[in-house]
Amino acid sequence: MVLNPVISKLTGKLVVLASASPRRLEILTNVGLRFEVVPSWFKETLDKSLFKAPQEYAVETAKQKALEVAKRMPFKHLKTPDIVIGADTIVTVDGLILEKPVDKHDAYKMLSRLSGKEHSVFTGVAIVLCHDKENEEIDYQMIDFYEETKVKFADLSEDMLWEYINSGEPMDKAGGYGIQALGGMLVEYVHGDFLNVVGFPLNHFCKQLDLIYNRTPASLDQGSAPVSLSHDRTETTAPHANPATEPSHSASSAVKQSSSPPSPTSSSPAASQVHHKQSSPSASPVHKVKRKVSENEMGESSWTLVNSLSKHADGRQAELQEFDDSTLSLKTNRGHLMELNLMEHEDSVHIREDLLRMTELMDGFKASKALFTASKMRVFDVLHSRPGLDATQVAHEIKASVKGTECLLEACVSLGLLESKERKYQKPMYENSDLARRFLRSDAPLSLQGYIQHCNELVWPLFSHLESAVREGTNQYEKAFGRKSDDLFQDAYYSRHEVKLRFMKAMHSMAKITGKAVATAFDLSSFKTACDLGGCTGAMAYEFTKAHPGLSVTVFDLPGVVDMCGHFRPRDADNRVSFVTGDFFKDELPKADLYILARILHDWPDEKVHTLLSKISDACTPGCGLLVSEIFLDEDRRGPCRGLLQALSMSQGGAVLVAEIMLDGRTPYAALQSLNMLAQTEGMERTESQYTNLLSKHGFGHVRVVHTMNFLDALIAIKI
Ligand SMILES: C[S@@+](CC[C@H](N)C(=O)[O-])C[C@H]1O[C@@H](n2cnc3c(N)ncnc32)[C@H](O)[C@@H]1O
Repeated sequence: MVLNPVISKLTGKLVVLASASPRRLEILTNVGLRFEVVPSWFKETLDKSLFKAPQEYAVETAKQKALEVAKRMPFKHLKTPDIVIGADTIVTVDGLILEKPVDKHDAYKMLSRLSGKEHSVFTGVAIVLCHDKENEEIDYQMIDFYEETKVKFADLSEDMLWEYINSGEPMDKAGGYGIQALGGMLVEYVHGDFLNVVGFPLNHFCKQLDLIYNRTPASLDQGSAPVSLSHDRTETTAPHANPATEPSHSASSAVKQSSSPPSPTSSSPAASQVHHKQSSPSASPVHKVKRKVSENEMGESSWTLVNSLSKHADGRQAELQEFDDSTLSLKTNRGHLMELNLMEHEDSVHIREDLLRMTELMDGFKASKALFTASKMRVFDVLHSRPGLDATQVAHEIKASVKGTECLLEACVSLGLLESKERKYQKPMYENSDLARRFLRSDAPLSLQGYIQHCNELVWPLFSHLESAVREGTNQYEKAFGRKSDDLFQDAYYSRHEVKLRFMKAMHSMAKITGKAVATAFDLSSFKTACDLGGCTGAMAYEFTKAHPGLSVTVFDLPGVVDMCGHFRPRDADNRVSFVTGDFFKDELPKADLYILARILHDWPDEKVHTLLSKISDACTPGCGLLVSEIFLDEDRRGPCRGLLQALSMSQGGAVLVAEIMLDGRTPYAALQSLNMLAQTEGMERTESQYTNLLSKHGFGHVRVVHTMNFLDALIAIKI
């Protein structure tokens, strides 16, 4: 199977995905398929007990979803699709079918059933091919198949289960978990197609397309007998099948006589061929169009335009008459004929895209500030405890004006932080989006609240003096806060109690997100004692002891910080973590086999880094380790750039999610972080080789680097 030709066979066809699942949408978009999404109205209420095997239930549900859309579109959308794709994913364990949990309790029951066991994930897929017939009837041909993947869950503790359930992720997912995000952390192994577990068996789908389009062109001709392919070879031949039109692939060529029960919308066993008489007087404009060009010959945006004009035909704005690769003819709703020059159209679309990018850059600060403000005013916490409030109610809760609250809530909706539900004659209701549930509630396990407030209260004022920072090459404390800061931590971060607490919360939230990835980056079994220099609240140290049962960690930090670390002690805190106060530039360092420097070196210019490294080197005997965790700039210093493939191959649950956001091409994140260090600390981000050079000057070698696919990377070096 050659992938591209398979997908490109669908070029120029109206392909419809009868599913609202964002995961299916992403999988199919990623392989370059162009399609419309028309979610099915089919209610998933088939009686499971009537099916001999769970996969038959998934396949039948997929078929009904796809057929419902295929039959609805000619009436409601005034166009007949060429292909409709339906899919249904279920999880089965102990003979039970698990679909989407209805509430947290249901999610708990499902996940505890899966804990420590292997289960099967089935996705049933239906491909409906629609053919207009001369007498305005439509033929529907049904191809269906399913894919099974085995997944084994680790033993899940109660804490882990509830932490996961409270993340909000299980609610819209079959079996109550999403393997592509946090749920990946629950999984011990996957046997079979990973994407099948995500929601769509892409490989099997492409093979079916290959069978349909590359091997049996006759089966697509109008009027040919319907074909139904099955995963299961044991099924028998339907009486209406025409073996001459079947694909040659024997494993898939058994024509299926549906063993599933008839459902209200099913015409099974003849479900695979449905004649539909169009009652609408006007046929879809897409069928009037003379398709003179293929999509490949036409610019992408022109193609989108053609599609959207077809789509809006029911709005009666304009009717597409004809197009070729340079001109498109339209008839407006008043009967006027119009011609559009597609080259000019392409140019104006490119200019618009560039302008959009520029607007994003120019307005980026407004988006950040809207996030900071909503977070500071506790909008996400309020909507977490009382989802579905309208703007007046939120205004009351956050003690703000209704007018201002309305603006803020709508801005958050446009940024994807909130969702709004329109209601007739009433104000819209608001609730947190998945993103807000995961990262913006203050009690979420991966809450970024602390870091967001740090950005708002400290980084924001400093950045308003960026020009001075660039001109002078110095931090901007005095200008932003009216105080000089000779010792940044003592004079700036820790000058006042609430400022210190805010800084510690920021470090804590980041360390909680990055800690596991850093702690598990290397095999540390040869080290028994570690010292986390500048270890702050101990969040990173707790991750190290969790990951390495034989390791004890001493957190070494300034006295004012250690005094307050009790606030951040986790409920299940490990007594292998202890705290020692001191100044790492002046005082003797605690003895250890391994020293950890997480986000420490970037705070300082080279001369201070040398002072600190030389103290560590003095404390180390040969064989001691030094683990540095920072964002490593690419060697060309444009930002960390790692392939998405690498990220996916790691498939370490939540890490993959972050990796996708950060690593899709070059991100400006690290370079911006360097500006941040300039305005805040006069430190800087460095490349791997810069760190390696600094370390080698103090007797550390045998360097190994791991890009963790999280915010921080890790490097370990050994004292020679
Ligand atoms: C950027 S924070 C990093 C915190 C932690 N390692 C992490 O990754 O979340 C820097 C830490 O270094 C500590 N620190 C700064 N100067 C120090 C010094 N002279 N001696 C000991 N700790 C210091 C700060 O108190 C703070 O906790």
